[in-house]
Amino acid sequence: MGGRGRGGYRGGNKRGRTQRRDFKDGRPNVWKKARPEGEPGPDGERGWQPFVTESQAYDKYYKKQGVVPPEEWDLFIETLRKPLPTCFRINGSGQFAQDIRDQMQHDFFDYLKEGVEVDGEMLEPIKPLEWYPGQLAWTLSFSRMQLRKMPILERIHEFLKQENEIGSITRQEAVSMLPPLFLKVETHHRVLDMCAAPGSKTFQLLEMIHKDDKPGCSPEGLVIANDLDVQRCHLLIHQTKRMCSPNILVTNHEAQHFPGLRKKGKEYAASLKSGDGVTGDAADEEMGLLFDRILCDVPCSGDGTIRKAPDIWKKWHCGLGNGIHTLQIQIAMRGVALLKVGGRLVYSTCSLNPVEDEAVVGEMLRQAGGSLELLDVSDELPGLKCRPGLKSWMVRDKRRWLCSASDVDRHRAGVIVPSMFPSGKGWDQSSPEESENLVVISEAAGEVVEGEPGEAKDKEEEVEDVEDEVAAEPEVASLPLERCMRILPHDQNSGGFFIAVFQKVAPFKMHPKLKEQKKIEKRQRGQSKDSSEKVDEPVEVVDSATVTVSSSSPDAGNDAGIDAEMVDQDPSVSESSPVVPVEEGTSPVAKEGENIEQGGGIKDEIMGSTVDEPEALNGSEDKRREEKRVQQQGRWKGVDPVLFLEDEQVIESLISYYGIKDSFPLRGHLITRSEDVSRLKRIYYVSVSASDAIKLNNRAGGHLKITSAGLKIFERQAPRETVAHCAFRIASEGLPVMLPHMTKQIVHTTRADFKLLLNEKAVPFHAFNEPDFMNALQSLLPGCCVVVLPERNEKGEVDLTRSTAVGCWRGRSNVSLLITKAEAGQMLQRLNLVDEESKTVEKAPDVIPVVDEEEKPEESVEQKP
Ligand SMILES: C[S@@+](CC[C@H](N)C(=O)[O-])C[C@H]1O[C@@H](n2cnc3c(N)ncnc32)[C@H](O)[C@@H]1O
Repeated sequence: MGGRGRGGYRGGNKRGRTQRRDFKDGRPNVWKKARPEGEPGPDGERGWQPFVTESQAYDKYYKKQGVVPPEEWDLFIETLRKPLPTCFRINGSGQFAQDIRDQMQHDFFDYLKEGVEVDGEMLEPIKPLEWYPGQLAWTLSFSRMQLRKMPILERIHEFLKQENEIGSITRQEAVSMLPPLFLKVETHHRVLDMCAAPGSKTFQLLEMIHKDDKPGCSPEGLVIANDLDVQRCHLLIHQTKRMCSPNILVTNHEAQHFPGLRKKGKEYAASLKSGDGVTGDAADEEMGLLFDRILCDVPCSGDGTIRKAPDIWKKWHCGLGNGIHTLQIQIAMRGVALLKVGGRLVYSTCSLNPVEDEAVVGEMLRQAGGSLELLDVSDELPGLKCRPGLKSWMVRDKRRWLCSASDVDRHRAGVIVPSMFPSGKGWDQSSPEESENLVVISEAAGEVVEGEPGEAKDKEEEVEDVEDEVAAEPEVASLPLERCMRILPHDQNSGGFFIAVFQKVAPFKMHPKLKEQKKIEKRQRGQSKDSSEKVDEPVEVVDSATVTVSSSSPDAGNDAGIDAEMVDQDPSVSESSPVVPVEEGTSPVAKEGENIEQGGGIKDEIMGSTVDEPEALNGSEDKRREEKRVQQQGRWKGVDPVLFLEDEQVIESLISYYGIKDSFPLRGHLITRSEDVSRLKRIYYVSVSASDAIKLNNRAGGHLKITSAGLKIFERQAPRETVAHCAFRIASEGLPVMLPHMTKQIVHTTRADFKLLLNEKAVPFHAFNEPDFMNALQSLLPGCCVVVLPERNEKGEVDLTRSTAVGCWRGRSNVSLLITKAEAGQMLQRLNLVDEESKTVEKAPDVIPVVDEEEKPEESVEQKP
C-alpha cells in the first residue's frame, strides 16, 4: 500500500496494468520547450550564457585538503563542470509503488534501455539508482537538444512533471535521498527534521512513516519539520501537502534553540526526586519532546551543489565554511539533546569542506562525551560508492594554512575556533588561553563571512597566491572519523555530499565548561536584546526550577534518564523571536495594527484560518466569542494559535452529515487556527501522535511555534442552510483520509459517467448514462458529496487504495466538481480517459467550475483575495 496524494483516494492513482497509457504513441506534448543554450530568442537576444566553471581558490583549497585523491582530480573537476542528471523517486512503497515503476519501465525505460542514437550521439539510458531500495529511484540525463529531437523524451519530461505535481513521484537529487534512508525510520517513530525546507527529505520521512498504511488508518509516528526561514516554511508546507498526512507539524524555530517542551517547576523537580517510574503521557511530561530519529541537514556553504548552482564557482571562498561551522555544531548538539537514548541522528551537508563536515562530527563526539556513537553504515546501502571521512585536514584563513588552534592569531580567535581542527583541542582540554577562545565562540556563530570587506580581500589574495607555506604537520584526529561518508560527484555522476550517522547510547550530560559557555552566550543574547539594560547587572541564566534540579542533585537528570541539555536550556525563551505572554482572557494573536513581522507575514496556508475583519458584533456574538477564548493556547506573535475544535454543534453536524464512523474520531483531532468558531474557514485533522505533541506543547507552556498542523480536512461551505445541511465541505487533501470512514454523501459511478463529470465539470442528473448513479445522486442531501470510481480486487470488493474519488457539489438538478479544471484534466489523464482528439490537457486557471448560478456552491475560500 502507499502512494498518497491529492485528487482522489490515495491520490486516485490508478495503476492497474489494464489501464496503462502508452506514452510512446503520438500524444501531443504540452511541456514548454526551454530555449537551447546560446540559441537566440525570438527577439534575437542571446539566451543562456555559460557560467565560469573554474576557481583557483576552490582548486587550491580542495587539492590541499586531500578530499580527492590527486590522480582523480581531473575527473572530479571535469564532472563538476557537467550538468547534474535528473533524478526522481517513486513515492510510497509496496505494490502501489511497484505498479508505477513497472508502468514507467514498460512505457519509457525499456525503450530507452540502450542503443538509442540522436544525431550520432548515443542517449544515456534511464537507469535505476543502484543503491536505492526496490529500484524505486531513477536517473536520466538528456541534453535540451536531445529533448527537442526526440518526442518521447519530451513526453517523459512532461510525465515526470505531472506525476511530481500530483505526488506519485518526487524529483530529487540522488544524494539528497540518502539521509532519510540512513535514518531507518519506522512507522511508529517520532522524527524531527531540524532544517527541513524546502522539504524533499521531509517528504521522504513522511513516506517512511506511512509506508504500511492500511486504508483509513494513520500510523503512530510523527514528523516535525522545522525551518528558521518562514518563507521557506511555505515551501515546506507546499511540498508536504502532497502527502496528505495528518502526522506532520511544521514549526518555525532556530534549530539550535528548538524547544524541549519540558515541564518545569516544583512539580517536575518533585517527580525527579521521588524517582517514580513514569510511562506514557506522564513520561512525556517529564522528558519533554524527545525523538527517535533526528535529521540535521544543516545550512552549509553548499559547494557540493556546484553542478546545479554553477554561480558557486565565482562566489566560493574558504570563509564560507569557516563562517558556518559553529552554527552547524550548535544545531547538531541541540539534536543530540532532543534524541532519545537508542535513537539515530543523521548529520548531513551538501558541502565537501572538512571544516563543515568531519570537524563538526568530531566536535559532536567530544561534546557528547560518550553519549554518542558514530556508526559505520557504509554497507547499509549496497551499491553506494562513498569515501571514508578524513582524519586530517587544515583550516585556511587569511591566506594562511593553519594546522592547529595554536597557529591561530589572537585577533582571529573568535572566528577560527579550536573545533575546526582535527584534534578539536578546545573546551575539554584547553589551556587558559584557549579557554578564552571558548568564550568568544559565540561571536563566530552565524558570522556572515560572505561580502565582508576583509574576506573579499582575502579571496582575491588567495587567487593571486601561488604557493603557500604550511607551518607544521596537520593534526590527525584520534576519533573514528573514517566512519563518515563523503560522496564525490565523479563516483556515480551525482552532487557532492557528506553524511555521518550517530546513535545515542547514553543520556547526554553537558560538560560543565560547555554549560558555562552556554550561560555566557545566553547572557550575551539577553544583553543584545535590550541594550538599555545595565551590562554588569547579574543575569539569571537558568530559571529557578532548573537551578533546583541541577544544584540539588547534579545527576538527577541522568538518574531519570534525562539529558543535561534539556535541563539546562529553555530554548524557546532564549530564542530571538519575542514571546508574547498569554494572559488569561486575552488573545495571543497579533492585534490590529501590531507588527506581525516576527511571524514573518505568514500567509493563509501557514496561518490557517485568519478570518475576515469582524463586522459589528452583536451582544450574543460577543458573548460567544468570549466563551471561545478558553480555547486559547498559542503564544506566538503573528502566528495564529493552534486550537482543538471543541464546538459540539460543528462536530456533530460533520458526523451526521457525512455519516462518519466511530473508527474516525474527530474529537481531539480537529484543529482550528481561529478562536472564533462562528467564523472558521478551515479545519485541520491531526493524527494521535500530532495531537499528543500539540497537547504536550500546551501543557509545557506553548513554546512550539507551529505554523502548520496536520492536513486540511474541511473548508467552510455556503452558509445558506437551506442549501447545505453542513457548513463544511471536504477539502481534497482530507478526502483520502476520511473516505474509508464515510457512510453518507458518497456515491459510486462508472468510468463513462466519471469521464462525463470530469469533462463537463457540472452535469445535470438526467445527462448521466447510468440510472442507478443518477438515482443515488438524487437521494443525497444537497451540498458536498463524494463521487467514487471504484476499483475492485479479485474477490470483487472495492479496493479503496486503487479507487479514485472526487469531491462534488450536489445541487438541485445537477452535480458539479469541487476541484479545478487542471486537477480534473490530470485525473482524466491518469485514468486514461482522455479522448484521442483532445489529448492536450489545457492548464486552466484555478477556479471552481461554473455551474448554474442558482446552484453555485460558495467559492472556495482559496479563491478569495
Ligand atoms: C540544506 S537546507 C535544508 C534542505 C532540506 N533538508 C531539504 O532536504 O529540502 C538548510 C535549511 O536550513 C535552514 N536554516 C538555516 N539556519 C537555520 C537555523 N538556525 N535553524 C533552522 N533552520 C535553519 C535554511 O532556511 C534552509 O532551509
